[in-house]
Amino acid sequence: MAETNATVNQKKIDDCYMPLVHSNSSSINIDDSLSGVDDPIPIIDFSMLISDDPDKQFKTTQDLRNACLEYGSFMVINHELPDNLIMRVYEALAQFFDLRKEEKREYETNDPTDMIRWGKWDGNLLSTEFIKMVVHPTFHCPTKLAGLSEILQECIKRMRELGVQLLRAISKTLGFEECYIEKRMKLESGHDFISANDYQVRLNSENQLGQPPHYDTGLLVLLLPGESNGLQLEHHGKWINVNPQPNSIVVIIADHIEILTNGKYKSLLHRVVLNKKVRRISLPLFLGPSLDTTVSPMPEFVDEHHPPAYLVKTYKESLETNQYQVIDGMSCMKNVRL
Ligand SMILES: O=C(O)CCC(=O)C(=O)O
Ligand SMILES: [Fe+2]
Repeated sequence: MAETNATVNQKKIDDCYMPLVHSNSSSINIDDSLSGVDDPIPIIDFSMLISDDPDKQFKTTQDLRNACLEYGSFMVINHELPDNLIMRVYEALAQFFDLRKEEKREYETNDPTDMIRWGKWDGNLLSTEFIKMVVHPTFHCPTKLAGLSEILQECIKRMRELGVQLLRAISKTLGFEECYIEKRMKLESGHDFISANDYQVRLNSENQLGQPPHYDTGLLVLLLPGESNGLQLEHHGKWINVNPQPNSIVVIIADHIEILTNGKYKSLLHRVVLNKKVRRISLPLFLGPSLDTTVSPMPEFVDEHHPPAYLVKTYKESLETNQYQVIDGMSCMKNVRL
């Protein structure tokens, strides 16, 4: 039964594995060379963003605004998550992925609403293993491995705090008071999930993708990117390699910020290329509104020259349109853009 589900899902992925057209940019063909360009992405020094020195804070808020407008992504340094916490998270996740397949199969499911979901794609086109868990408002985690739950919970709590602070700063970059987005999106009961990914080294030279080009659901994604590169972001029709600084956190603007800002800050197309030398483990946290929150363009971004460009849906409805972010190279945006 489980095998059948995996085969069906693999076929689904293979079927939709085709060039995507970025609505905001040029067409991107995934058959292009997988080697991206090494342009650096913006770096945001978190300690400056929350500095008591108004000049430093102002300057970093401006940098943040430019990063959201120009890249839809930035790398956060000096972010207050202890290095050894991050290291222990990577170790604990590696231990989980190293469990025997039969042990992980307990979490294999075809129901996208399940709170914990494990899966492995090992096809011609895609090679990755993942474990997804809903982590807020209620924290869910496999109990198979002693210690995994505690360490993840601690890390996610801190990542979430960082994410909320970044959303406050983003609120300011849009000209709002800092809690505007937080209150409007009811973040206190926000629906957050994580999706840890294990990308094994792929030795043959074909189809070295760990994840097809896709957009992420939610407001912001905070990513522990692992210690080697592999993540690529679309920028002006080119793929740029993210070369993470040690223990930095990569932030990606996701679909629901695009909807809220009526397209001013755009959701970012990204993909993962497998590293040929080292195994890579990554941990994205998808910060979202509460499930019952209605997400639509904020009135401040709508006028006669900028009519609403998105359908009005609750967060739950938009997750349902994309089967709760099944990795299929799509996003809820295709169903939401008018
Ligand atoms: O592994 C990465 O670097 C990115 C993962 C990702 O984009 C996702 O899980 O949506
Ligand atoms: Fe993603």
